[in-house]
Amino acid sequence: MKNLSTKTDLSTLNDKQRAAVLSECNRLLVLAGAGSGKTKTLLHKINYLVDDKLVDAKNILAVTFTKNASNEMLDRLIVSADKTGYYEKFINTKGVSVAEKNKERQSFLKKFPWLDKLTVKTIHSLCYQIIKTDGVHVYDNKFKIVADHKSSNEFLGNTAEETVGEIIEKVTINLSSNKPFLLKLKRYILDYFVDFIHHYKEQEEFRPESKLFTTLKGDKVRSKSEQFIADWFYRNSIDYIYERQVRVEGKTFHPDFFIPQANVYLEHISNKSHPSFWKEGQMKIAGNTCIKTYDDATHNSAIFNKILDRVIKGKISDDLSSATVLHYDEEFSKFRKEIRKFFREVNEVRNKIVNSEKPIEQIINEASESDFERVRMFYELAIPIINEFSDYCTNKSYLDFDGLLTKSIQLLEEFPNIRERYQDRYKYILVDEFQDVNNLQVKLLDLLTKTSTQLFCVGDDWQSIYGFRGSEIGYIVNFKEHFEDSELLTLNLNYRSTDPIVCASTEAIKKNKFQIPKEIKAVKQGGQKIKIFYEEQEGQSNAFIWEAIETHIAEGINSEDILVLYRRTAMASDLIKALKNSGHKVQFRTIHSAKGLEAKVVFILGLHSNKGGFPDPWLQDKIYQVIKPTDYDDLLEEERRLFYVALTRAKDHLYLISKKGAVSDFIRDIPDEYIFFNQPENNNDSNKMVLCVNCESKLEDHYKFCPTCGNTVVEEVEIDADLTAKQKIEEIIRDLPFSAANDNKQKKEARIKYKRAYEPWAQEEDNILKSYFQSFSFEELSDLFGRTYNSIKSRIEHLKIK
Ligand SMILES: Nc1ncnc2c1ncn2[C@@H]1O[C@H](COP(=O)(O)OP(=O)(O)OP(=O)(O)O)[C@@H](O)[C@H]1O
Repeated sequence: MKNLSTKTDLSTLNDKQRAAVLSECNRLLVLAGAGSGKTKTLLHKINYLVDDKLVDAKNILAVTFTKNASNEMLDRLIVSADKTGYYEKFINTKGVSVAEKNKERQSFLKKFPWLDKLTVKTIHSLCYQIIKTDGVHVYDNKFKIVADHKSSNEFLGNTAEETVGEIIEKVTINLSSNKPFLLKLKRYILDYFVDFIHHYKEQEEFRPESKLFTTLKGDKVRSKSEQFIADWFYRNSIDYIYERQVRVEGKTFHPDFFIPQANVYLEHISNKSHPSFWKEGQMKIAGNTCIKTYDDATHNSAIFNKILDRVIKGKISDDLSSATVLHYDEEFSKFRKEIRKFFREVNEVRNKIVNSEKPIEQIINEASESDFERVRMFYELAIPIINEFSDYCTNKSYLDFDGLLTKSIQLLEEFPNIRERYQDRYKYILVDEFQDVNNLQVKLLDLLTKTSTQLFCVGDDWQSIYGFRGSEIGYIVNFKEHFEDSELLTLNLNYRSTDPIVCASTEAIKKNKFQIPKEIKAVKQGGQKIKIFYEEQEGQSNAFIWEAIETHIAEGINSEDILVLYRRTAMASDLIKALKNSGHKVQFRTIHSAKGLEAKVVFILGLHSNKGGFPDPWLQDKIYQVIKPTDYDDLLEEERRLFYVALTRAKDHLYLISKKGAVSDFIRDIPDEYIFFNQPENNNDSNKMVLCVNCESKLEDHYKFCPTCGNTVVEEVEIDADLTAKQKIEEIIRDLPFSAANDNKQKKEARIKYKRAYEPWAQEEDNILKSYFQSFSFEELSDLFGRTYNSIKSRIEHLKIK
């Protein structure tokens, strides 16, 4: 193999990579572990096809999933073509803007005609070109792209003024001119988004005049039960007057509610109400209808709403609410956040429907048969919105991202001559990141390939992390079943990471059932084991990370080569704040957005088992399950793939941040032999400790600043691990240099100071005391805390002074 004479220099490839480049197979999956050079192999394949197989570059299509990936692919091709070395220097120059890079890229592509003829595109931009060129048969070819956000897509010059969200709202407003629709929407939003108002009753039932309860309509009522009733009227758009005065035989009284259109009164009987016989008698004399509701039922809002449905609706005409004039703007002006959340859900359902194999009729049917009113109601609202959205977009010649794919598919399916033209043009199709394909994308690839087309896919099933937005890992795992006469070639040498990182990540991902087993080996033997930090107190890990970053920078590692990764953005916010003052600009990324990146030093945050940790698979909302049911185990496997992506970004140093007593299962999956055990948190035997001189927090002995208050002056103290907290304090105090005059006073102060530091519970006790001392006597408190009267008294006095 090594002596093969090719014009393309294949000497920098390993045997497997070279075999992939030379393969003549028409359906090849190059299955690669992380860092095994799949992009490198794909690029060599392109060079080989052009230089050695003399393929016309216009017959080659390379598909990527992001604009960045296609730009990077082009850059790497230009670098290999530009023998002067200028372009490589240019793209690596710091401070060059994206616009300057784009301009230079375009000008260099023109310098190498074969590169200019090559098609390197994202799948969406390929579809864009197809519809622009031939789409006139199925759509208006002067279409505009409608995006989720105005500023974040590759078709900026041809993007509609309106966003998807704005159009959804617009069509919803149109649909709301139909009163039953608006009423249903209002009820849905109030019942399922503003629901917190109707949770179990608060303990306080009646409020003084100055603190009345505010209803959804915005008026004030005297009790929680009355608030429920007023809100029920509001949900049903029934007008009411609160406590309208009634005069019968010269006497006045105020039934709780009056419904003018039905001429009906409503009186709520609570256990604080006066006996109502007299009132009832009077109302009868006056010939008024009066509905009664009872307090017992108000403890559960769901039950109370049902009772109100029954008792009130029975007494008033059904179309009472239709007499009320309703306006979308007025109804939702107070619930903008909620209605936007609903629109996001509608959009998610819209996307899922387009990507689903299930016919829309079946989805509608299953939704209408759901056991849950919420799900039924959601689809009754969402389907008309989705249909109107689609009509609106067609009318305006808009296409969204999925629309680009569906219209291209429709075009190639309905027009065989056009399909053949594309098939004849693209004789070689190379797909990067094949693990990320979804149903529509595979359908398009199927339409573009004929038997003689060479389809060369590279991907890693272990790195499939977009299942939540429709990618189907099944296409890569079952490649052989999907593509007839296909072959599979595995690249199993990892060039990026050291041995412990490669072994640990491979062991971790092996726990997944749905995967293609692979043995990945590290080219870089030896190297540091993985370091795990177990945080004991909030903020401790920030200090640990800061310290580690400082150390690596002192060793000569560039701060840009340090990457902090996290599952969710919230996990990093404290650390970002803490590092702000450090002066080092390390990269912060969610794991999803770190795909394809690498760094010498990587920290993975949030690896704990508490709520909001990692893994944390959330079963999706029931409304999405109608389209495609999700399974907890599948979601957990996707989380594990995400963990694998995170681990494999690290070249040399990997840090996992966890919590003591709540260690992530993912950490447990890593065999001990790859973990560095001499960790600070295991240094419990250490007889050294430092105290923050500002807030008196107890810190690990290697800390140089306090993670709690940020103070940089710490005091080192020697501790004997066998002593109790109290003994330790006495020892420290004995060694402190006190002035003779104030000896006792100073000792006492010092005792208090160190007690706060060594006994974390003492701080908690202080907080409780602070909030209790106004409501309890000293005797009660000494009982409560099991402490003497005097000790409680002096502590409270001390706190008061503070
Ligand atoms: N045969 C080889 N010899 C030396 N270095 C190699 C070889 N193949 C790949 N590499 C290096 O390994 C690193 C990873 O390569 P590349 O980015 O192509 O991997 P990848 O498989 O696309 O990674 P990932 O999927 O994890 O993003 C790069 O620095 C690349 O130059």
